[in-house]
Amino acid sequence: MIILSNIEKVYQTKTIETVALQQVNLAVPKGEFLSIMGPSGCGKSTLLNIMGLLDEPSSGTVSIGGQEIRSYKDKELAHIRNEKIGFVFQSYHLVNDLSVLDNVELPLLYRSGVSASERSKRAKIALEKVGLSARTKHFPNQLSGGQRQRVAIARALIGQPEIILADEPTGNLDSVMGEEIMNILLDLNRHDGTTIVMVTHDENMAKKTERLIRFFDGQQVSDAKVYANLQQV
Ligand SMILES: Nc1ncnc2c1ncn2[C@@H]1O[C@H](COP(=O)(O)OP(=O)(O)OP(=O)(O)O)[C@@H](O)[C@H]1O
Repeated sequence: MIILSNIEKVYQTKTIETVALQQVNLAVPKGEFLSIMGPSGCGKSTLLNIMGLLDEPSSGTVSIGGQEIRSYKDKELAHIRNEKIGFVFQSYHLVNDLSVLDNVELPLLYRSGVSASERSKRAKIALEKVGLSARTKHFPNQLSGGQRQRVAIARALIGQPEIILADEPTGNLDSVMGEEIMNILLDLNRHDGTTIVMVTHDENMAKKTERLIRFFDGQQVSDAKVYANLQQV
């Protein structure tokens, strides 16, 4: 469960103050697949970064899995992120000079008590889950966009996170590859019970999720269950 209470985010530079989010109250129950839509600049990525503890709100509180986050030190935040949250970004954020297998293993490098052989075993399982077992020794620039995103998803799920935060995961992909990525995310949600919050500009992708909220100018303007999908779940 993710709970955001009275979140406000103001970016302050010397000359300009930008209110990116105001009065955001949002609860994402465990196991939900939520999508967030809204025009460019309305605060979607800011919201996702705050949920993922990558950024701090100017005011308001964030609670993840029953744990309220209050002025934690960077190290503690990194620990919670590493244990509970997997991230997927539009531009994949893979390390180009590491192999596919090494990219996927990365989150486990920061966990104590995971041996090299365990890391490799779990990375192979994660890659199998996204259908990329045959590409472990490739490098990111030898893969298609859809394959790169699948590597990024394998990396996000190797730590068995409760939550996956995906910022326009299909934004750089054509519709066929976008569908493939979406099916992997739907499968993770439905079969593994992973909570997923996805920012998207694509109505068709959002319609496949359970709940859709819309933002405008830093505020939530609608919140709806996607009933067609509730029946399939
Ligand atoms: N680091 C920053 N410093 C100053 N202003 C920022 C910063 N990051 C974001 N903003 C501003 O905050 C607002 C919200 O930005 P955000 O990136 O969250 O929007 P978005 O809805 O994700 O947009 P897009 O769909 O284009 O990715 C925008 O007006 C943006 O200019």
